[in-house]
Amino acid sequence: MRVVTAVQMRELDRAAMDEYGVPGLVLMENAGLAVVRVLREMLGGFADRRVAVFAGKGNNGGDGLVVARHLFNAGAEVKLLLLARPEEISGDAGVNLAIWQKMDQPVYTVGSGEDLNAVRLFLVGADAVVDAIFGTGFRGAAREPAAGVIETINGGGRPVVAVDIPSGLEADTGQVHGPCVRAAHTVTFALPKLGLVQEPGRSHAGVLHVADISIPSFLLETGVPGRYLITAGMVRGWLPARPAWAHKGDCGRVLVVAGSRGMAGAACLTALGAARAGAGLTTLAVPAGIQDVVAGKLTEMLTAGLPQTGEGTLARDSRREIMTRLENAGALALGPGLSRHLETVALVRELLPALRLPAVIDADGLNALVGDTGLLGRVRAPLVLTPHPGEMARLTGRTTAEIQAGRLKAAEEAAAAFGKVVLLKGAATLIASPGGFTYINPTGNPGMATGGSGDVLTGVIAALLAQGLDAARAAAAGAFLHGLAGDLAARKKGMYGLLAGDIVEQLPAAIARVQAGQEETGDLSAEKHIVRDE
Ligand SMILES: NC(=O)C1=CN([C@@H]2O[C@H](COP(=O)(O)OP(=O)(O)OC[C@H]3O[C@@H](n4cnc5c(N)ncnc54)[C@H](O)[C@@H]3O)[C@@H](O)[C@H]2O)[C@@H](O)CC1
Ligand SMILES: [K+]
Repeated sequence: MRVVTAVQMRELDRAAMDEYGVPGLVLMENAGLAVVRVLREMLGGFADRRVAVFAGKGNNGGDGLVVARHLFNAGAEVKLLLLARPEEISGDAGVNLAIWQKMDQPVYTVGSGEDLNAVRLFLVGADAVVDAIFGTGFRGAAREPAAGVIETINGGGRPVVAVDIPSGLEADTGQVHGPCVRAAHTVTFALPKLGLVQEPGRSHAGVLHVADISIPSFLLETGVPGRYLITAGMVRGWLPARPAWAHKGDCGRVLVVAGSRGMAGAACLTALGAARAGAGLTTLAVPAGIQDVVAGKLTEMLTAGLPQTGEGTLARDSRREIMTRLENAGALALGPGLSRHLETVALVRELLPALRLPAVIDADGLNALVGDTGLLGRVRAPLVLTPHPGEMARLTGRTTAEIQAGRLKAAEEAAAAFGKVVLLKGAATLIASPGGFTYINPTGNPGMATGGSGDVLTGVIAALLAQGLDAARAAAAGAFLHGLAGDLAARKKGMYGLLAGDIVEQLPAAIARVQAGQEETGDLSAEKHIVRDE
């Protein structure tokens, strides 16, 4: 599903109106009706229900006026609070305000901090609150009186349905610079806005509904370079069909090069991730000193012991054997647990330009590139780089805080600069490709922030590369399935005690759910973010 900026959304609205003659009032009416549908489901009907509608002076407020009218007609007791003087409301919103006034319905206005007591009283008796204060036209931090009203709404504890985006949220980044409505549901129009699928905006939005407002569907069409929310349907379409006569060699061969003395676990988790994500054959190559350890833990895969340094890390002269083994592989996973030993770093730097097959580079594989990312320009093979924010900061010479404040920009710039697919880990993992496609992952939970979780992901992506997915899709599908497996694991065990091995265990179930069409967006429960078309 495509995800847009406020400017892109405005352009779609404009095209619908100017090029196809869909009147703005029709768009606004449809927007309001979509919100009413969600409210009806939430409240189980409107008779004897009290709803407080907060409307700002722009078109978002206009949507709120449509909601107020339909709620009134359906029998609800509606209180309308305007955060502007009535004469300031113009255009389509003004038309809807005039209808409301001609229906002889009262309009309360909030002009100063003193009115907040009245707002509090409104909230006490309300079964639901409609937030139509700011939409995509909002910038920066809310000024008074809106700021106080938003804080009062949040303090009121009533369930809020936000119109288009929670008021106070920056539509393009998901950042919050002042008070911001915490919604139970957000009904967004035509397409999700970027801020709704990235943190902290995602948490403020609650359950996300994407509603059709009659913009011609081909204007929203997918397939062009841009930003996409990964859905189960997309992943299903990318996964290769496995013929009945499949032989293990047909399903992808992965070579995992990982581990060092004391870090055998990272190597094992990577190999298990690959095997559980459907690689037909997985070989785990580690420093010779830990081969017995990993072989003892893994019964279904081959292991290889490579020349090692005195410290038990991969030695530079293991390169020849790795290259020979790669001749029989479809993809390489390189990095987890390798250590930052200088000789091992030199090995990674020599290996990359020699690669002729797709590879995932993670953890110490990435650390080996710090200070020499120019090397990536000499790598002809398709690569997926999978940094967490700290690794991304080291690779790009910035701070972790800078990366986190502008994750999308950081991932897209890195993909363009390196000419490789970059997967930036964290809540709402981002996958940016040099070709201009960016994918945003909706699956996963905070319980997955546990040691070894990233190693599993590396293995999953390698397995998908070996099964023929291109680098960007392998990374996107890998992130989705890994997150879904983590959600399934959290459902069974809770988030606190979740281990990376629990994610591995749930990978087959996650893949099966996606293939069976059971998961439309990867969400398992209504407590979490759900996207569904109305
Ligand atoms: N034809 C269209 O463009 C449609 C627009 N729709 C709705 O219209 C919304 C966009 O409407 P608008 O562009 O009128 O803008 P908004 O209604 O989002 O709000 C803009 C208003 O907020 C004020 N504002 C911005 N930042 C502020 C701040 N930090 N503190 C205080 N005030 C601030 C602006 O001065 C302006 O008056 C969408 O989110 C959607 O809900 C829908 O009705 C569908 C059709
Ligand atoms: K809003």
